Amino acid sequence: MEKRNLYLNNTPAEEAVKIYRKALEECVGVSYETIPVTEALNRVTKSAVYAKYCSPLYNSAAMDGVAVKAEITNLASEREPVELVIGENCQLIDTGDPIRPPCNAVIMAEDLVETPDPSRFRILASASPWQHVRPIGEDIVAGEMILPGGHRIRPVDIGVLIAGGVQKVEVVRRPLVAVIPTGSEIIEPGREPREGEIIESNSRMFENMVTEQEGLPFRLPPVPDDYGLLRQAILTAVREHDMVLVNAGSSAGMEDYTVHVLRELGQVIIHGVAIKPGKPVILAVVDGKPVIGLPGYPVSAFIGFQNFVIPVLDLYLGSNRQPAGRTEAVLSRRLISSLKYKEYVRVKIGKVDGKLIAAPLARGAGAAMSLVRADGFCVIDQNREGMEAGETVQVELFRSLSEIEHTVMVIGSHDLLLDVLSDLMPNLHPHMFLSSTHVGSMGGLMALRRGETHVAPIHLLDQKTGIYNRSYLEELFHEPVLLIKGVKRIQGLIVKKGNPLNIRGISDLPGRRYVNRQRGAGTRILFDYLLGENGLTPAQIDGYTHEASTHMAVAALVGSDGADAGMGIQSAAKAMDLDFLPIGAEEYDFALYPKALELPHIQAFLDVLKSQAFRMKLKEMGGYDTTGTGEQILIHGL
Ligand SMILES: Nc1nc2c(c(=O)[nH]1)N[C@H]1C(S)=C(S)[C@@H](COP(=O)(O)OP(=O)(O)OC[C@H]3O[C@@H](n4cnc5c(N)ncnc54)[C@H](O)[C@@H]3O)O[C@H]1N2
Ligand code: MOO
Repeated sequence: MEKRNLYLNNTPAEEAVKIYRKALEECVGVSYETIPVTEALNRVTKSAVYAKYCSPLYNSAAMDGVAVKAEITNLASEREPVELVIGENCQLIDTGDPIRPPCNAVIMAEDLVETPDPSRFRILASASPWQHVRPIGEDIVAGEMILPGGHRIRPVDIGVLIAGGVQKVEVVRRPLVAVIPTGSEIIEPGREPREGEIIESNSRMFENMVTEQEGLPFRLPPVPDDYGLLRQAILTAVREHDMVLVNAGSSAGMEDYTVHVLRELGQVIIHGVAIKPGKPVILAVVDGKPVIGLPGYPVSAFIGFQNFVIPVLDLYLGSNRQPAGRTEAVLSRRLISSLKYKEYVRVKIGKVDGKLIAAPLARGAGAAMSLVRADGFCVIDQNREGMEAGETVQVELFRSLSEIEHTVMVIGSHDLLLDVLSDLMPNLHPHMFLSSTHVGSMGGLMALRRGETHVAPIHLLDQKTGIYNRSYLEELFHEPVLLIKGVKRIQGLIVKKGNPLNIRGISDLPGRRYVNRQRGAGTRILFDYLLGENGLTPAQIDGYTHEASTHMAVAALVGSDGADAGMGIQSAAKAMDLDFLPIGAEEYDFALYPKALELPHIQAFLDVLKSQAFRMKLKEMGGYDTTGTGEQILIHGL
């Protein structure tokens, strides 16, 4: 059964949801179950819940002391105290004890004047009726409503329900959601993956998304690309669950069977939607149950879930769950998009100069890390060809705005030490964070000038003077700007372990496969400089146009035989267990505007930079010199 599904539709997402929900109308709805109150956290009540008992159940003392009939104290004063005798006209009681007639008031122990006889006290003031008495039902009255219907049960609600004598509660039933990973190439985690194998991870994401959305997930064993096995797995899953998610095999591959199986077993309502990533989604109904095919790429899978699984879960759960937070932000870069799709671009958000800035991240559907790193989605509507830099955009948030507002934005050249800083920030300064985006040194300085970043890490060699960074700031900025000294780091050639091609330096590169850094990266500028020094031109370097955007990406390419050599830092070579030929030390510093120093999170950043913990960690990683780290040089100062 090897045929390709070349005819995917392109239905707009909202329309697809509407059509699908309509198709499910007859067979899917909210249902209820009765569960113990003690297990009801976060569940939603079906209808109002009423108290069975009053609380307090009886008139009770609110204070420790004695219970009296208030009227007998009426004449008490400092000059003519009234005498109380335990067991005669008063009774010793503790907080919470019942107050029985004829008593109707409590006098606090502190207001009793002791006498030589321990059973006798004097009081110097009268007590008013019902003072320090909690009347029956003060808190909860039997028959009173404790919670309305459609209410999400919180810890405090559980306490009050129990106090009011309620032990069971009727709540919305959680749908049972089967998750079936598919694909002959996928392996379970725990085994070393070989070429052609992919660690099964999407079902783990789905399981937890289902839980987060209040469904009950059941992850089923992965099914290889086999029509019969897939058919059987879907049939069984449909029988035993309310809803089934089939992952991967949703698009046009020869082994993408899902849509064929679903056509045989039921009805495919939609195949192909106008969103990106996520277009090959399948929305089907089998035996009155929703079966949704989600694409294999992790980002497509995530977006498919958000757009199509959540609206179906809403049919089972009622749609009273928390909507995602939203904010407006200013787009840092121009984004081009196709009129064919509504596109979900992952963005990092930072608050710079009082403005929220959204910086787009990698857009590939396989780039799961872009989801991890993102603070939210910026959605480009289908009817737009893109959005301009500086335009105000809507962002669906993954992270709280307060966290975003306490985050140091770092845009510029990449170094592994940024991960160290980001790891240390919240440890040394609780609730302060650092987030970095890597666009090369020049890209960082441009972002700083445009007010999109607090800090720009740079390592730019002045080829005339051999001095790092200063002259670039002097030329590019006309207002005062600070250069905070970072580290001296060893740059060199990263080559395979044992250096099998016996590369000794730049002059050995012709004839070898090189991997370069992106334009504007300090490492690339250094490489160009070194090429000149060695009498070489870019045309002589095979792979000069093969670009990677971080030191680790260069090391990963060399490690996987995608290249023979690349320039980078020693720590990247060490992290990937590769050999390293040192070429020289360069200065990796941080540029920022002096006014940023007023921000508490920038102060925290400077503190972390000078911390012992930071120095120790760099020493462990190797290839860094931290003499002078944290020193400030003001450029264009008065
Ligand atoms: N000729 C065409 N090719 C593709 C099209 C198309 O329209 N025409 N669509 C592309 C788009 S867009 C997407 S999205 C993907 C969707 O692919 P499938 O849903 O068919 O999934 P696979 O091809 O089986 O896998 C894609 C990718 O994801 C990995 N994967 C799969 N399952 C898992 C899992 N459980 N955990 C982690 N990773 C998983 C899989 O190994 C592949 O790398 O198709 C494009 N192709
Ligand atoms: O729709 Mo696919 O999810 O663009 O990559």
